[in-house]
Amino acid sequence: MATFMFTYAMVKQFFPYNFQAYLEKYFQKLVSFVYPYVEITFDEFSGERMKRSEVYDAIKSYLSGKSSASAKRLKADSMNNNQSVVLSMDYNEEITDEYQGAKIWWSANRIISNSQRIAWYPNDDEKKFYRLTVHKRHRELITDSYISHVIKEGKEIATKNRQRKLYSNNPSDNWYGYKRSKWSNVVFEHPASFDTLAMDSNLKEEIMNDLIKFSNGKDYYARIGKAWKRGYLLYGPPGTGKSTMIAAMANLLDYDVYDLELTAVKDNTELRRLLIDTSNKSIVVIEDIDCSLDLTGQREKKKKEEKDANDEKMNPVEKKAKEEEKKDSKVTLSGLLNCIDGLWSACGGERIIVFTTNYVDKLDPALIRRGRMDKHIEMSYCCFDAFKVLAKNYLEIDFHPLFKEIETLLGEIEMTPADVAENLMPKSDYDKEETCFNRLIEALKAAKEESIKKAEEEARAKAEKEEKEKQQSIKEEKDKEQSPKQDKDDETSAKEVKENGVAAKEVQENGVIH
Ligand SMILES: Nc1ncnc2c1ncn2[C@@H]1O[C@H](COP(=O)(O)OP(=O)(O)OP(=O)(O)O)[C@@H](O)[C@H]1O
Ligand SMILES: [Mg+2]
Repeated sequence: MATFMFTYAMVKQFFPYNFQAYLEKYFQKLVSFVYPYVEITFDEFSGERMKRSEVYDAIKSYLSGKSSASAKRLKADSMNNNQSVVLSMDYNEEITDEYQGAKIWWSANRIISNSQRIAWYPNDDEKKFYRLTVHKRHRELITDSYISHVIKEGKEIATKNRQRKLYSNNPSDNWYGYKRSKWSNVVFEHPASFDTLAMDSNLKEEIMNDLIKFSNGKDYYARIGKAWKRGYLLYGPPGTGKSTMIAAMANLLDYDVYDLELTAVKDNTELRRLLIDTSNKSIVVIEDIDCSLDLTGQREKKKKEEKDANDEKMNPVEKKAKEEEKKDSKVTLSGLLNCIDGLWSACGGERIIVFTTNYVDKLDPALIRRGRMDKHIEMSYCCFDAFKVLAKNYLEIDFHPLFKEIETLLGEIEMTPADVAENLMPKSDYDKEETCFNRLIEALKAAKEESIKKAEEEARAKAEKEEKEKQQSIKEEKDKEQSPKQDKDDETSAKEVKENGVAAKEVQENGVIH
């Protein structure tokens, strides 16, 4: 061994580089001749660390079942709201598996790069991977069927243990280092469903069918050559159930929810990275898109800027302020659009993108054109249909004699489902249905009175404004009428002055008065 080590060191020291490469190649061949095993590694990240490998996760799930029985050192992750734990093997632990008579060794590994720095936190350059080792005579069996068997079973186990999550994006300072993750998550437990969602029943049916068709449409989307994505735009006044609808969608399809806070995203590259890091079967939500960023006005701003640059030379202070402003608006409209339906959109399928807004007119038409936001859903004020759903939810009642009055009032006055729900909710154990309905009727009547008052005030203000405008125009007319006469008078007097002036001159020159 000592001789070997010595020779190896000498070779490394003195032999030319090319020769070393040859030597290494033949050495590997020699080893493979003696060492009859094949090794396959599965890394945690694929694609230049951009995306977590699904195969790695599937293997992890597959091995968790096996390792809890045979491995000696295990890691525990909590599940179901800390009610139970899932065990997986710890690093540098090895377990065996059997498949059609072949023995397979699995090991969990971690390589930490040995850079010479002193850090408080564990190194963020660590690389995790699973390694499969098998005798080379089973090579075909492993590559042909075992790996796909592991992935399939792993995915099934993962689906069984799966808890739906609600993710929110981290600022990019947290993407590296000890707390490394782009998204933080909590278990998603919103109880909303389409049954409890108060809205027009036909529209509700339509949306549900649309969602189910989308989730079953993998082959269809592949055939028509479109990324397996669908965009929904939910718009309407505050409190009409836009966020509730998103929760109902996630519960219907059994999808995760990614709540993307655009203001925390620095630039387009970060946005792209975040979206690539979302999992399949997920809903990406951007709430209040009109407030998130100045996406709406950016095009207009650009135009204005160009004009500014052409028209006048800006002073340096102004220029600097403008540059600062530009730096501030980091995610651009085109960046967002590119992620939604540009080339990057095809990374990963089965995603739903939902935008919500209170003011649909404020949005740039490019952002919400069909193909990007395929379905526009207006969440409107509470109609009678919606009220019936709320009465069923809150008071478990299908019919009441007061319904007629409420129906008439709802036809006359606009009230959001949130307000209706608040009035319907019993405030104490002694509150009966009748009390709640009466409270709602009172509220509706009060709202009606208020709106009448408001309408009257508006009419009065309008009339006043019109009267003012009328007076103004009459005054202007009068001024105009007067002004030609005035002009004439002015002209005549000017002429007289001129003539007199000439006469005075002549007197001066000739000393004669005619
Ligand atoms: N259509 C609805 N069906 C059932 N409940 C509703 C509906 N609309 C509103 N609510 C109730 O009102 C509350 C507020 O609704 P939600 O947060 O969904 O409104 P929103 O449209 O997202 O408002 P915002 O525009 O301010 O975000 C919810 O907690 C829910 O209980
Ligand atoms: Mg909302």
